[in-house]
Amino acid sequence: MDPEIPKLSFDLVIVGAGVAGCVLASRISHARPHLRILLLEAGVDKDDRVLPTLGIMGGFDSNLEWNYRSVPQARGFGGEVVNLTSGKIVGGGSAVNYQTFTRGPAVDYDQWAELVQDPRWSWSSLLPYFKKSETWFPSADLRERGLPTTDLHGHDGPIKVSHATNSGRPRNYPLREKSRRFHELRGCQHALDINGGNPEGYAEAFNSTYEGLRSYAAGYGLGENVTLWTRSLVEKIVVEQGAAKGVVVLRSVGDTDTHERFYVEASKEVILSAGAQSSPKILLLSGIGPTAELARHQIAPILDLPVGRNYADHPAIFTYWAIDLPNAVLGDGEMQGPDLDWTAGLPYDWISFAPADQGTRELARQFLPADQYQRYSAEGKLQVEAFTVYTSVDTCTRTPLAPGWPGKRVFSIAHILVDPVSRGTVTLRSADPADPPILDPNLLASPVDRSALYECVRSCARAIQAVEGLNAVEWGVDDALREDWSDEAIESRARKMGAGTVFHPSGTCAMGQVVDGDCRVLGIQGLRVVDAGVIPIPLAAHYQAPMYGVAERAAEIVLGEV
Ligand SMILES: Cc1cc2nc3c(=O)[nH]c(=O)nc-3n(C[C@H](O)[C@H](O)[C@H](O)COP(=O)(O)OP(=O)(O)OC[C@H]3O[C@@H](n4cnc5c(N)ncnc54)[C@H](O)[C@@H]3O)c2cc1C
Repeated sequence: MDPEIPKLSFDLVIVGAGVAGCVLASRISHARPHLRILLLEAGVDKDDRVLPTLGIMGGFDSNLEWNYRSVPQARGFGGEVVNLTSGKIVGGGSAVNYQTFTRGPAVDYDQWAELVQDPRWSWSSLLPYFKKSETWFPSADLRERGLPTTDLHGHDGPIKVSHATNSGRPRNYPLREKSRRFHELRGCQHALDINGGNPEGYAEAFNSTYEGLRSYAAGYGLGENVTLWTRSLVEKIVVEQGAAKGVVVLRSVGDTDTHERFYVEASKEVILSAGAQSSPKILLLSGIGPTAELARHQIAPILDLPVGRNYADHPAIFTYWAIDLPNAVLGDGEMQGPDLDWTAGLPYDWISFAPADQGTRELARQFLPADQYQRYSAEGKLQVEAFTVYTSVDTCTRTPLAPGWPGKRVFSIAHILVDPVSRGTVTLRSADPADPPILDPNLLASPVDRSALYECVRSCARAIQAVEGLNAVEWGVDDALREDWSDEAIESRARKMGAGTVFHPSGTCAMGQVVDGDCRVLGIQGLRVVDAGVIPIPLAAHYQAPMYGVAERAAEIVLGEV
């Protein structure tokens, strides 16, 4: 280490105060008050804009985000780049996300556990940790049924999880019954509780919000033994003789643009929780990763591991629908009233998950290796998700919003591929830590993925137009396209209307490949990764709920050793 750089010493250094970083720092600091813990976050500590439920939502190039873009994506994206933003503030993604809260199917976790030969990552092993993170406000429907699934939920955790019919504010949206009918016409059955391990069907969505306020990872209280440094960018990990010794961090001086570089020693360990895009970048900058990649940037190699490979994200396409019903969508009527509060949560109520259609399953049989096909077609696996949002949202922002958006009497349908088989890469642009990584999620590269997502779009279009009394007409496309739901026409919509991902990067430091079942980087002592990068196979979920559970589990593993 450069002897000129000031040196500090802590027991534990946690890099990134996002979902996983906040959970780890909170649980470990309270259980081990004698440990000196440094929590390092590149973004700011607080920003009042994130506090109200709809106060800020990522994807729109705010200063609370890593406003990353992909390399040009082929197929549905016509060679264009897509928005791959993530949170840059204490709370990470949970401070800027849309607050959908889904755990995903039990079978996904069971396959994860089987893949890494470690039962601690199975559904039944993780369930207590999912519960530990949440305080649940059950939906009106589940209360009327006598709370049959209450044992599957947490009742005193830091994250408040509610539904449109019980979020502390009246949210009886006018299109509720028509939206329910839409899911039924898609062939979805009503599911009792989509966070109970079998989310197939439609049910009232879960959200990390209550009384109009975002409930997010910053709500995990830190012990007094935690020192939090914000506006502090970790550049690399210092590894000597096969063990992580500490990190190099560039810290802003006060509120100025001046920076000071520190070397922070970690006497016990370094935990990387910088997220699935940044943790692989830091490992690569530290000499841990594919040898050829390191050589390209003249980085001295320490260990050859497939860091940055196996990059997955959930591709999404949005369609937009115009209706004549007054006061039915956000922006059309009063924002708040006795029966309705558009500001109390993302304006939607139902959400559905389904397996891919039969044609896609047949393609999967032809294209996927036998073991992958077996996983894809296993009982309970779900490939697609859909929901209506009672406003026109374009989270992908590759194109400027058309005049009049967010709009009068226009609502959106989100179609999401939650079990993609395509994988991409996170690589370095240069050896300069200030440069963003090169992100290539390789979206929809596989014909299996295109088939699953496009068929979901088609079935949703058929269903929404069949809802009695809705008279939904596709909005924002010309007449020629309106009747055309071929693959090419869907790709044309995606290019024109906005498509991308729903910001769920994973797999870039995959368990079984880069880290072991204890989240320890293979072959390096005193170094772990705990963030969405360790998820080895995509989960049919939005990733905050899984990450709260995974980080709770990891905190207990770390506590067994420190
Ligand atoms: C716009 C948007 C919408 C989303 N919507 C939803 C949703 O509705 N529901 C849902 O479940 N999930 C959603 N997600 C995804 C979810 O928020 C993430 O999956 C989750 O936050 C991942 O947790 P994590 O701990 O892996 O990383 P993060 O929460 O991203 O935390 C990583 C932290 O590390 C910090 N960091 C990065 N690099 C460095 C560095 N070099 N030095 C120091 N600090 C660093 C970052 O600033 C960040 O605070 C959304 C995400 C975004 C961005």
